[in-house]
Order: sequence, then C-alpha cells, then structure tokens
Amino acid sequence: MPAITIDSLRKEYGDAVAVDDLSLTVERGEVFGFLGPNGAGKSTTIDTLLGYVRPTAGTVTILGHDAVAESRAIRQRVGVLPDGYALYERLTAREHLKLAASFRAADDDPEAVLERVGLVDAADRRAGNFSKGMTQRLALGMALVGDPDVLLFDEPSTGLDPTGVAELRRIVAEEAAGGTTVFFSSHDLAQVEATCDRVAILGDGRLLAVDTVAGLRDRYGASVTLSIEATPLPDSDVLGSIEGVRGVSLEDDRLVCRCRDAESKVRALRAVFDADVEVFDVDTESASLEDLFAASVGDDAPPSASAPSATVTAETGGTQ
Ligand SMILES: Nc1ncnc2c1ncn2[C@@H]1O[C@H](COP(=O)(O)OP(=O)(O)OP(=O)(O)O)[C@@H](O)[C@H]1O
Repeated sequence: MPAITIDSLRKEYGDAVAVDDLSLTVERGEVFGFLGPNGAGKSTTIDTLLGYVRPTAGTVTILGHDAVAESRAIRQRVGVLPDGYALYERLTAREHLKLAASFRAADDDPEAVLERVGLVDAADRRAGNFSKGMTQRLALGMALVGDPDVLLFDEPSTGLDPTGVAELRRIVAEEAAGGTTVFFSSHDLAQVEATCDRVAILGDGRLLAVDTVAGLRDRYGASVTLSIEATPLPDSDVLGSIEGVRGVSLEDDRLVCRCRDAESKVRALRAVFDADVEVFDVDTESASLEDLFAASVGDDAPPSASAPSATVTAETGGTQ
C-alpha cells in the first residue's frame, strides 16, 4: 500500500480551480518534494491530505485511510507542519511538546525533541514571543512527536536560518533512514535537490512533471555541460556531431558543449583530448533543479548547467 495516493483531485474555490485533476502516488519511505510557483496549488493539496480542505472531486488517501472520512486515523500516524502554524502563546516549548505527545498517546521525551530541533535553550519560554524561525522549529518538533509513519510539511524551511535549514535537512534524512515517508512542499530548491528521492512540479493546479531529479534532467534537456578552455578551440562541428551532444556554443572564449548524459559527456571529452589542441581546463556541471524547474513551468530556454548538482539518493520510480 502506498503512503499517499492522490487520485484525480480537483479543488475549486468559487470559479477558481486551485487543483485540477491531480494524480500522484508516493511510496512508503520516499522523500518527496512538491514544487510549484506561488499559487500553483501546493498548500491546497497538502490541506486536502490533512483533511482541512474537502476535495471538489477525486480522492486522497494516506496509508490507506481516506483523508475526508478518516482524518482522525490519519492524524494519529501523520506528523504535520502546516503553512503558518499557530502556537499557543501562553504555553512554553516544552508544554507544546507534551501536548503533542498527549494527542498521539506518545511518550517522547520533550528534552530529546527540543535537542533535535535546536530549541533546548528556549524550553521553558512561552511561545508567544518566539521568532518566526523558533516557531517553525517548535512546530517541526511537534510534528516529529510519536514517531509518525508519514511526515507532511508545507514549506518547512520558512523562517529558518541557515543552521536551521541544515538541521531540517538532517532531520529529514534521519526520518527517511528510519523508514518514514516525507512529503513536503518547498521553494528551497537546493533543499529539495539534496533530500528528495522524487519531485513533483505543479503549475496552475496541474501536474507538470513527477520524476527523480535525474529523470527531470533527462526530460528537460541538457544533463551535463562541458566548458572547455583550449588553444585552438576544438572544432564545434565535430563536437556537435557526437551522439548525445545537444549543442555547442562559444561563451567567454570557452567552448560550451551540452550533453545528454554521462556517456555523451565522455565521448565529447575523448574527442577534445584526441583533437590537435592544447587543453587548459575542462569544467563539467549538471543542470540544477532550479534550471529544471524553470524549464518545466514554461521557460522556453533549455536548462543550462549551473551549480553542480547534489546527489539524488534513490531512483524509486519512473515518470507517472
Ligand atoms: N480559501 C481559499 N479561497 C479562495 N481561493 C483560494 C483559497 N485557498 C487558495 N486559493 C487559491 O487557490 C490557488 C492555489 O493556492 P495555494 O495556496 O494552494 O498555492 P501554493 O502553491 O501553496 O502557493 P504558495 O507557493 O504561494 O504558497 C491560488 O490561486 C489561491 O488564490
């Protein structure tokens, strides 16, 4: 049984369609990133999963439970971090965690959770004067209480400082290593690229793509870019005719060669070193998730290489 199944989900608000015929399956143990521009329908989808929003059409199930009819059962097994989580102003951080534990009939040690989310020093402070990042850290801690099977986060890095972002990344990795399914929306593409097995990209309520980051690279064009500094520069027609080479251009006195995959990159490199030229430098870079996101949401330009890509840890599924 998958962790999350979204089947033909549609949500209308009056005349506006927030989510349009969305179908998606998230397998158990996956770390799944949910991306899309502002207003794409991410929060609406997550709120539907949490039972906060009733679908206009379609069904949503978590761990086999229907999100509308069985939202209580879902809350017992799902840790949630909704967008703009509101804390109880008069309760301390520690009291919030005790409250979360009592909701789930769990016996988590509040101290250990506070340690995990970096709030030990604020354990006995009332949450009413917490900063945005502290609020987010505490809400994250509450979501972790009771060792849930599924974690559903809406923009978890909102308000977090760089240390908090790194800690969040570590927590996601630890949870995933323990078999927890993590589904989160984010605009933090570096975070998504570093942590997610697969990503879905939503635009205007519709699913534009769902794949591994590596799969998106294949789909949207240049996977690897070679940038060559040599005298003279290698013949661009020769490089351009190599199988899997998608384009060759001159940029800042370097020959830039966009390659489909690692194999075509190696073929191009071999041709460069076989040519009668003196090679000074070769850079190779993969298209970042940011490039792929731009390509999928309608930027006509093929994704160019930018920051070196982070490792995608698992190839858990193909294109849906
Ligand atoms: N309660 C509501 N009433 C009317 N329209 C709504 C409501 N909630 C969301 N919408 C509309 O539905 C669409 C999707 O909004 P949603 O908040 O799901 O997008 P999002 O992808 O989470 O955006 P963001 O990245 O800005 O958080 C938007 O056009 C939004 O204005």
